[in-house]
Amino acid sequence: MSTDSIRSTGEQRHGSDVAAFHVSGAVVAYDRTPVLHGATFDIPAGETLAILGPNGSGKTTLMRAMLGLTPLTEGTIDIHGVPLERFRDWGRIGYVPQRLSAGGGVPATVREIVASGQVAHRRRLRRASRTDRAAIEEALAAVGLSERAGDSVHELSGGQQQRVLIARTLAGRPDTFVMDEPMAGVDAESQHALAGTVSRLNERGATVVLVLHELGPLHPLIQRSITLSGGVITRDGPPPAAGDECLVPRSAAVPGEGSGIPAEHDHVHPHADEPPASAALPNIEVPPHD
Ligand SMILES: Nc1ncnc2c1ncn2[C@@H]1O[C@H](COP(=O)(O)OP(=O)(O)OP(=O)(O)O)[C@@H](O)[C@H]1O
Repeated sequence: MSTDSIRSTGEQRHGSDVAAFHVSGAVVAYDRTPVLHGATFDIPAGETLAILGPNGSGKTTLMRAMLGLTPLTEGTIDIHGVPLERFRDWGRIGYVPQRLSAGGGVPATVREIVASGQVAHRRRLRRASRTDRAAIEEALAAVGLSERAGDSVHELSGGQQQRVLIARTLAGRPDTFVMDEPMAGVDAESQHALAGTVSRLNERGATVVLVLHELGPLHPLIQRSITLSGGVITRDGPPPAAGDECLVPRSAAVPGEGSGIPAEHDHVHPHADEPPASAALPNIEVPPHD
């Protein structure tokens, strides 16, 4: 698999002190009811991080807030050192939504959907350049769908459609990826294809933020995880053991164990002892098979 289509600035970013995301006191409320209660953390450029937590814990809300898709009630977010309100370099950010919405009822081919990932940074009415076309083919190859490029997306399985969404994002050549549950409802072959893609992105220095219910084949690639419970960050550190992704008690955190990340990086937030009632039991979703 190739991910040559991402920008090759990873080495510079690895040396940079500017966080890909700086989140400070982020509160989000729907109808005046807070569902995210003051999240504070940095995601260094080049890190592969999972946002974990049970259903309704605020993962998607946090991710959408980080992209400016959901407004903050309080707090601030900087993207690559620029306050979100002033951030304009959206070509650097690749967002992979949970489900295929592009294409809708329109009979679009896999290649057309992937090419649509370049619309944001292509000048109006300009045809695709040779570089653009190469990036599309590389993105298709990266997710293992070159052979299906001319097929309608509606002929693909759910897992393959998820790979189309990732290829669409790759084609835009971002260096920062935010993926909303890319493994949900995805067959085993596609899960491993996605893990291979994330691994390459990681090697090339991209920042990858994944909202996940379970780590699955991504476990060895995740450098750090943030666990939410009832809108509160209850754990921030090395990824939990497989199967413990939605568990939030302090005992679930084993500083530094087997992660290659120093123990001091692992810290449980002060509210961990008193999660809201909604977080009492983990609710682990079993994704449907294709
Ligand atoms: N647009 C909305 N209006 C009102 N409440 C919302 C809205 N979106 C989410 N919520 C509520 O905010 C809380 C957090 O939801 P969110 O979708 O962020 O959680 P999640 O951890 O991503 O859940 P899941 O794993 O089920 O996708 C939930 O109580 C949810 O019902």
